[in-house]
Amino acid sequence: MKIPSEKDTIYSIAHEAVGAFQFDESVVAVFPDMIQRSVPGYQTILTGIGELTKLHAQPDSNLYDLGCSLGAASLTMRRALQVNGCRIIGVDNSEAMIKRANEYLHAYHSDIPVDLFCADINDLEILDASVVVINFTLQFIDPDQRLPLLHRIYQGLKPGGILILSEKIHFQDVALQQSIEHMHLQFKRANGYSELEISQKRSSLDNVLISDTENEHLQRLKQAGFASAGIWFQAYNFASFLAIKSL
Ligand SMILES: Nc1ncnc2c1ncn2[C@@H]1O[C@H](C[S@+](CC[C@H]([NH3+])C(=O)[O-])CC(=O)[O-])[C@@H](O)[C@H]1O
Ligand SMILES: O=C(O)C(=O)Cc1ccccc1
Repeated sequence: MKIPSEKDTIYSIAHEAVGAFQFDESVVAVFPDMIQRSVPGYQTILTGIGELTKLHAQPDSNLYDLGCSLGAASLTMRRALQVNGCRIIGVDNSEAMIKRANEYLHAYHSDIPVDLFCADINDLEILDASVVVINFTLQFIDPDQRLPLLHRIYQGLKPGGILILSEKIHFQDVALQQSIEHMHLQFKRANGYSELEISQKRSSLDNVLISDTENEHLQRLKQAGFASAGIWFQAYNFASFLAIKSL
């Protein structure tokens, strides 16, 4: 099932002062369109989440979707699951997102239980997990809370369990950063965003979306306990990491 969406026109009108980006009702209505037109490789990453779920989900375990928004990754995992006794747990701290996600997830019958909670993922207990997805959400978490959160994910995973972490990244090298950021901007232009929309959204994400480099992510994953960690997908400045807890 495809999650329906209105067209994202949130930043199409000039504002004197652009407020900080929020996952409120207005964003919820346009979110699938917004993420599709803003994040190169988003759909391919969802397909990969399905494949990795088929490969790594363990019987009688929990699958987590942290910062689930409208539940796209939860839906993908539910479709991909081939083992018995699993439960999917989606968490987001936006009430508007969780309300809408519940409508989509429960529109079709499935024998696989999916429970969605409105909560801060920093307060979440992670238990008996075989697959944990955090798709474009760590970048919105207070940088000081990132390692503690990854630690808790590692502790909550079963041996052989996996973490799929997708993020917007930046590059230490200025020339590389400029070229790759240019390609992302061209992607947004090609998807119909105007210069005004692009610049107003960029202002709204200032100090809200705080990206790390590939190295910072890999170091942190190691520090959290993961012996195996690497990028399995990258499109411009958007990357998805796979980290595996040893058996
Ligand atoms: N502390 C927090 N606790 C819980 N949720 C949070 C927190 N901070 C932010 N969020 C939530 O994280 C989500 C990030 S969007 C994820 C896309 C989705 N994963 C997808 O695969 O479609 C990514 C993006 O918009 O770039 C939003 O729904 C926030 O409410
Ligand atoms: O739009 C952007 O420029 C982004 O960096 C990605 C994004 C997508 C959806 C919500 C917030 C950020």
